[in-house]
Order: sequence, then structure tokens, then C-alpha cells
Amino acid sequence: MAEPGPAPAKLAPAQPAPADLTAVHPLPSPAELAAAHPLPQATAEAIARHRDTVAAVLARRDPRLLVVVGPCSVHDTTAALEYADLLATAAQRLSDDLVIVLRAYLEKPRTITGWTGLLTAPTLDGKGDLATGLSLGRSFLTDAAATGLPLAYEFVDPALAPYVADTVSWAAIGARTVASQPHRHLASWLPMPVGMKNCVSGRMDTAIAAIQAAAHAHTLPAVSFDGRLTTVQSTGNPDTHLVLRGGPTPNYDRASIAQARSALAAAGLPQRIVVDASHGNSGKDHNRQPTVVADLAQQITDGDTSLAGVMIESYLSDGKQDPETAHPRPDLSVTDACLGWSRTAPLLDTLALASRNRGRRA
Ligand SMILES: O=C[C@H](O)[C@H](O)COP(=O)(O)O
Ligand SMILES: C=C(OP(=O)(O)O)C(=O)O
Repeated sequence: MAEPGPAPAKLAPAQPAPADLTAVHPLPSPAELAAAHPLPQATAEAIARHRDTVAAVLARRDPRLLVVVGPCSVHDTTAALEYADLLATAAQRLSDDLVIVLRAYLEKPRTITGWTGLLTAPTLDGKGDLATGLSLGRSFLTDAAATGLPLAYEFVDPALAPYVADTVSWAAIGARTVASQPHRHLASWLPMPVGMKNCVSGRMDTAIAAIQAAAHAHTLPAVSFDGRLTTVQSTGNPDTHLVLRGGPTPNYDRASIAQARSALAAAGLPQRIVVDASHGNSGKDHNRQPTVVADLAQQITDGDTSLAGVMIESYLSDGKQDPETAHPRPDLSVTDACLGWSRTAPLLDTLALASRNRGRRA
């Protein structure tokens, strides 16, 4: 008879609840936060129209070009609203050719560690103060939406989406989360077009799989309006699309766009692509964004109808600063380096001309 093996290890007992209840910080429900920072009816109606317009651009029912532009992250809401006012004026002027959407990103995904954005760490010191962040963040989003601009937002933490989603007209699932099932399921539920970014590695197949997954209905957990964890049934998002952001090498060139078109066609998906001029496409050097935009403008002028949109990281001043600096400037990015406004405005004119030229060819 075989020797009996070692006794199975006992399962560790469940951890007791933390004794120090002062370490627990209850948050408002999405309904309570929305009541404190409501969207006026007229703004909510404008957001519904913006979502339809962005979807129409992506489906080519509207011939204009989508331009998602703005800071890498918002760390100073007053300065970011100053930027939004500049952009709103440009958006109005160029509205025959461009649908301009403000990057209003309040959550930052990190490769390893770093500041996670205003919503979760409003004080820049890395100390999470979610209650303050949610209040400051939603107040900013309602003010930014009041400029009349559609807002773009990357949903990093699915649990926080119900607090802000009603303000958003275009969403991103980022390069670091596009493989994640909770993010794909969230996208299937979000009531706006969602761009799926290629992975940091440069692979686009994960984003294409994300587009397919989010098109389906799913059952997912979500925080309800009154703050309870509930089961939600999504219907599937018909307006998801690919965002090329480069990887170790760029993927905005004609060959990469053609490769993306083929991959989308092979998956039975519409060949509609947004290209991010920053991140892997600029090697994170903001000075390279104008070169990327000029190349994309030429491709659009030459009649490429698969190019539905362009993303630019832009802010009031050129460059970036260390987020841990003692007195951060309000006008300078604390995450990726951005193009300053004076170098961004001419790029918007270039893209408007390219969009008009493409329209003339059609
Ligand atoms: O868009 C911003 C950054 O590229 C993203 O948050 C990742 O930043 P990190 O690689 O510095 O963490
Ligand atoms: C983090 C971002 O992009 P990516 O996911 O492409 O790195 C971003 O756009 O802020």
C-alpha cells in the first residue's frame, strides 16, 4: 500500500474586516454626485447629438474628419477650461470640415506606477482621494461640456464609469486595457462610440478582438445610479472602431493603414480607423506630432476614406513637467509631453483643408 502523502494544506481563514473603520471612506453614489454637479438639460441634449454626429462620421454618413485633441491629462481644471475655450472657438470656425472633440482625460493608465489622474488622485501627490477627485472631476466635465465641445474620455477603472459616462461623447479603451474582458464588456454597454487602441506592443489583433467582443451583448457587474453593485445587461456597441497609436515603431504610414484595413476586412468589420499622432506614433516626442499629422493629412487629401479621425495630444504650453515638482505649472502637462496651443492651431487648419479636399474628390 502506498505511503499516505502529506496532509493537504489548510486553507487560510478569510481575512477579518479591517478593525480600523476610519480607513474606510464611503463614496457618493453616481446619483448623489450627479445631483451635486448636474448636467443641464440643454447640455445633455447636446451630448446626445454629439454622440450621433461622431457615430455618423465613423460610419461615413457625415464626410467630416473627427479630431480628438487636448491634454494628455487634466491636472488643473481652470487651465484646462481655458484650453477648452480656445478649442471651442477653433471647433466652431472649422465645423464645416472637422468634428473636434476635447480630450477630457481624468484617469491615467500607468505602465508601472505614476500619477493616476485627477479622478483618483486630485492632489498630484499620488495620495488617492477619490471623493474629492470625483467631485472635482465631475465638476470639470460638466463645465467642459458646457463649452459646447464633445468630450473624449479613456475609461480606465470600469467601476468609476457610471460617475462620468453621461458627459462623454467619444471614449477610448487604452493600449494597456484593450485585452481586458471587463473593459470590453464596459464598452459593449457605453452609450457612445468607443475607440479600441492597439496594444503597447504594436499588435492590432487584440484591438480587433476587442471591437468584436464589444459588439456583442454581455452581462456585467456595474455600480447602479443609486450606488449598489448590480447586474447589467448590455446590448453591444455598434460604434466601436480601431485606434492606431503605434508601438515600438509607428503605424500611421500608408502601409500600416493598409494592413489595418485588411485586418478589419478579414474580421468582417468596417474599415474605419482613428490614428493617434502621439504615443507610439511620435515615440512620445511631442515635436514629432506635426510630422505625423502632415502625413495623415496627405493620406486624407489623397482620398483615403478609411481614415475617420486623428488624435493629437495638445495643451496650453509645449512640453511637460515632472508631476512631483513642488509647484506644478497649470499650463504644462504632468504626463506625456503635449504640443502647445500655438503649434496645434495650424495643425487643425491643415486637417480641415485635407478633409475638405477629400470631400471634393468624393
Ligand atoms: O498617455 C499617457 C501615458 O502614455 C500613459 O498613461 C502611460 O504612461 P507611463 O508609461 O508613463 O506610465
Ligand atoms: C494612455 C493613452 O494612450 P495609450 O493607451 O495609447 O497609451 C492616452 O491616450 O492617454
